[in-house]
Amino acid sequence: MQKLTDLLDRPIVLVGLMGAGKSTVGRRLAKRLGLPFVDSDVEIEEASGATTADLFERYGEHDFRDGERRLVARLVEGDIRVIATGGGAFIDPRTRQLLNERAITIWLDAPIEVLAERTARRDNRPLLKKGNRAEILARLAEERHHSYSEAQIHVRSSSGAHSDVVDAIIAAIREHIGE
Ligand SMILES: Nc1ncnc2c1ncn2[C@@H]1O[C@H](COP(=O)(O)OP(=O)(O)O)[C@@H](O)[C@H]1O
Ligand SMILES: O=C(O)C1=C[C@@H](OP(=O)(O)O)[C@@H](O)[C@H](O)C1
Ligand SMILES: [Mg+2]
Repeated sequence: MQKLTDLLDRPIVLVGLMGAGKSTVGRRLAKRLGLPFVDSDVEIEEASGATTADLFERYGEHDFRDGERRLVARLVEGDIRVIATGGGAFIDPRTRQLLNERAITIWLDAPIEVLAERTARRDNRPLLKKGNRAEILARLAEERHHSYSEAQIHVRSSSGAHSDVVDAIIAAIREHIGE
């Protein structure tokens, strides 16, 4: 079987709700494929010297989204690599269109209970601090479903270890590119 990276002509971009595994599975996927990895939230935090929670508090979600849109547009034009987006990035119509044109887009998806349990492990997501975690995630899942479903590939990341999700993504990419 041909090496997957020899068949890739574009970056792999992970989208989906908070807790789906974009950052942690993405890092492992990149390592498995021998590709660089970049996380849009980490890039924003490094460039601004502030956490996403601080940025939401200081400038509001609207300004965060502006910066996020510009950053993701830059990342997708760069080297072939694995890009983990923050959960809201793919909701912007321009970003969604750009990513679907220039990248392989993968929606990582898990049930609300799983997302709620995973996101409870760290208190770093500003949108989840405003009320009941599972309720907020359920509302966002409904609001965002239409956007996420426009990703080219849909992978469930509900059960199994990170490495199982990496396996599922690699199989799905091969199928997507007709290998
Ligand atoms: N498939 C998985 N199995 C077990 N734990 C997972 C899995 N995917 C993600 N996690 C855990 O869930 C938490 C959130 O994952 P993260 O990658 O930060 O999600 P996202 O970037 O999509 O918000 C982390 O503690 C991570 O280790
Ligand atoms: O879904 C969202 O709107 C957000 C998701 C977060 O990233 P993760 O999806 O990696 O948690 C982060 O970008 C910010 O807190 C907003
Ligand atoms: Mg993340």
